[in-house]
Amino acid sequence: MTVSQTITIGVLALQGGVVEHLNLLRRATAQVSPAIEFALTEVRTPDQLARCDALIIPGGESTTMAIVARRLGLLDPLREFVKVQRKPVWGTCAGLVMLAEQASAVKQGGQELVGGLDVRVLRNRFGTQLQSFVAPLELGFLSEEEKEEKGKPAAPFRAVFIRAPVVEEIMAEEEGAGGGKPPVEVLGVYRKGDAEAEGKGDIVAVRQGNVFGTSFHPELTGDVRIHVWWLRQVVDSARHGKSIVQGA
Ligand SMILES: NC(=O)CC[C@H](N)C(=O)O
Repeated sequence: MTVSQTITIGVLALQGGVVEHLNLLRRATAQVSPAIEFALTEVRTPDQLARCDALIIPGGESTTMAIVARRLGLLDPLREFVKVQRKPVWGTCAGLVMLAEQASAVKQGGQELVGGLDVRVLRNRFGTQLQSFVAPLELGFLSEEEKEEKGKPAAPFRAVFIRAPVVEEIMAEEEGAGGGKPPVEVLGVYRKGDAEAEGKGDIVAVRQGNVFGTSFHPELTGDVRIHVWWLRQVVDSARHGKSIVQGA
C-alpha cells in the first residue's frame, strides 16, 4: 500500500462506546500525518469488516457483543481478520475480553471470544459499575513516542476503569496458538497502594503482534495520545503490507 491510498479504520459497532472512539479517532488522525488519508467507519457486517485495514473493538458488554456478533455472522470473519489476516486490532475493556483466548468469571455456559491474544483475562476485576475509578498510569510506550519529539517522558495517562478486566495470565508459548506468533508484551500495569511497594500490580495493557488490548477506556478521557500511537502503527503496517511486529 502506498501513502496516497486511504487507510480505513473500523469500529465494531454492535454495542458500547462506538461514538466515543470515532470522535477520538477523528482528532487523532489529524495528528498522524497530513500525507495520509483515513476513512473511519462503523462495522456491523462482514462486508464492512472486509473493507477495513484496522479495527477497534470498543468497551461495552462482551457477552452481549459476542451474542450479537454470532447472530450477524461476524464472529468467524472477526477471527479471520485478527488471526489469519493479522490486521491491526485494538480492544478496549470489553474489546480486550473479546480479543483474549480465554476469559474467567464468565457467565454460566461460557461466552464466545474472538481471541488473538494468548492471555486469560479476569472479567470485572475491580467490581461493579459503582466502583469505577480513574487512575494515573505510567505508560512507557507513550514516553518513547514523546521523547523523540519533545525530549521528555510522557505525563501519566488518566485511565478510566469501568467494570474492567485485567490480564490474569499470559499463556506460555507452548500453550499458545503457536505458529511463530510474537510474544505477549506487557505495556501497562496498574499498581495500587501496598501492591506498589511489593512490585505487584494488575496487567492492564498488552500487545501481541497485531493485537493490542487495554483494560481501560482512552476514548472517554479526551486524551488522544494512545489513539495517535496506535494509528502510527496501523500506518506502518499498511505501508509495509505486514502485520504489526513486536517493537514496531
Ligand atoms: N466497560 C466495559 O467495557 C466493561 C466490560 C465488561 N465487564 C465485560 O466483561 O464485557
